[in-house]
Amino acid sequence: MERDIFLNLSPLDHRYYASNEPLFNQLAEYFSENAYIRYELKVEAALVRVLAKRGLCSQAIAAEVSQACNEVEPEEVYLEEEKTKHNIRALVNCIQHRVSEAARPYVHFTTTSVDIMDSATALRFKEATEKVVLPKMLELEALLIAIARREKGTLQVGRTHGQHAVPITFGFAMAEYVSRLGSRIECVKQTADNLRGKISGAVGAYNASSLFFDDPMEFETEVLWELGLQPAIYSNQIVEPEYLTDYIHAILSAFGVLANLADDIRNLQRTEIGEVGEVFEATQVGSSTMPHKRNPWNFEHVKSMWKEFMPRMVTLYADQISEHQRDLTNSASGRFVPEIVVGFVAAVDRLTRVMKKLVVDESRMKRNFEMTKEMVIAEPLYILLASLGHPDAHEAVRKLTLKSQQTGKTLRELLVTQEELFPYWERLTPKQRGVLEHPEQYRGWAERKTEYLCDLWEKRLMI
Ligand SMILES: O=C(O)C[C@H](Nc1ncnc2c1ncn2[C@@H]1O[C@H](COP(=O)(O)O)[C@@H](O)[C@H]1O)C(=O)O
Repeated sequence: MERDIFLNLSPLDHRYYASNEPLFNQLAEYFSENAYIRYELKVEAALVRVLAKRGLCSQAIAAEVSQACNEVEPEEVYLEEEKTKHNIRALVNCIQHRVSEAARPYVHFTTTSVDIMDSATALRFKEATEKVVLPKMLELEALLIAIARREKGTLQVGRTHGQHAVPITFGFAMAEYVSRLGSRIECVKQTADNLRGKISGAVGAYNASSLFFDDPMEFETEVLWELGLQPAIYSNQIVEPEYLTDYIHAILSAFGVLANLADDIRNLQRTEIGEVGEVFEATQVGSSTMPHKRNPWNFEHVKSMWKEFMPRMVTLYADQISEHQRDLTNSASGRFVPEIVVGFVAAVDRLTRVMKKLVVDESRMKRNFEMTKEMVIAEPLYILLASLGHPDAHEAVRKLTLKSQQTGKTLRELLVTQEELFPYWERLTPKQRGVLEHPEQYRGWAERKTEYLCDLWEKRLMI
């Protein structure tokens, strides 16, 4: 008898699944409920292999149990759990049903359920990170580096509080995200590498395994080594939860960087700004009622996904608490944690796809820059006047900006007609005057810092 386990409840397994089926299929190899059972079976197999190495059972028994672990299907376990009402006992029963009487005692020998579950959890997150999460993050990082380099000299007005500040380049604006995403890639890698397992028994004191081994901690290390894992420094019935808390924090803080980038790009697509655009396909519709609309919906989607998954960090913090040597109040909540990583990878994938097709309107950037009529030289002008000894340069320039607004004349035009200020103008070096005459040159080290950041992250991440 088969159960219908596909209820189509989550947009992740239908709507967003459809956005990139191969990627979601790949993620399911680590994060589906079936995958969890397959990972648990891997841990059970590693356990019996080490029991044989240690001479507790024969190699033939280890081979028999390992073979059974390869063959058990998740569906069998679900059906068995309907009887046992205990998920790991169901798994153990399914393995035992497939082996000889002589082999049965060595299935799950000396371990508690969570030895198997927490080790499987560490393994699935670690492998998924190595095989999918990091490659996807690195693909986006490489794309951002390429955009930053390509646009390193594209003039853009810097904006603070939504108001024109001083010039930068669009490449420099993108380099911010090269750096922030780069640091999150490192953090995801470090925290994934540090996910750990346990084979320390029901309360973590090796009560059962120490009946058979003089060095139960070494036994634990050997079993986990078979899986490429390290033991938790401390465990009771469960692995110290902080390893996973740190990993999910790394994922969600990276998600925050994506959301910030998506938000910036979305804002630059406002009708009044119009500096970048999401490519629209010939058949694509912007709005169901306003045919002219070309909405930045993919960027809005990324922010929306972040809003859904970011607060789930709170669940991880709540899951830090388990009574005495453990309770089960982190069990059901912990089963949803993989969704966070799936949602994150889906957002990385979408952002990569739309950023690849980002259209940059250089002339619109220049026009927007010119809107404030060279007002951006107010800062260098006041600093240069101050450097030449003007006693109240900030106030003098502030008044000049008011006059500029009233008369429509540029600051530079006004400056040379001011008796009080003209002598300072004459003392400026050609380079300093050049910046005041060509405000677009007042972009400091925007280009060089862009190059510096791209080089730095390329080298650190070996892209
Ligand atoms: O090795 C052991 O089993 C030790 C035992 N603790 C348990 N350890 C692991 N799983 C246990 C435990 N207790 C229950 N269950 C089973 O957990 C499942 C909980 O289901 P859900 O809430 O959906 O996550 C659900 O299948 C439960 O049956 C103890 O008494 O300390």
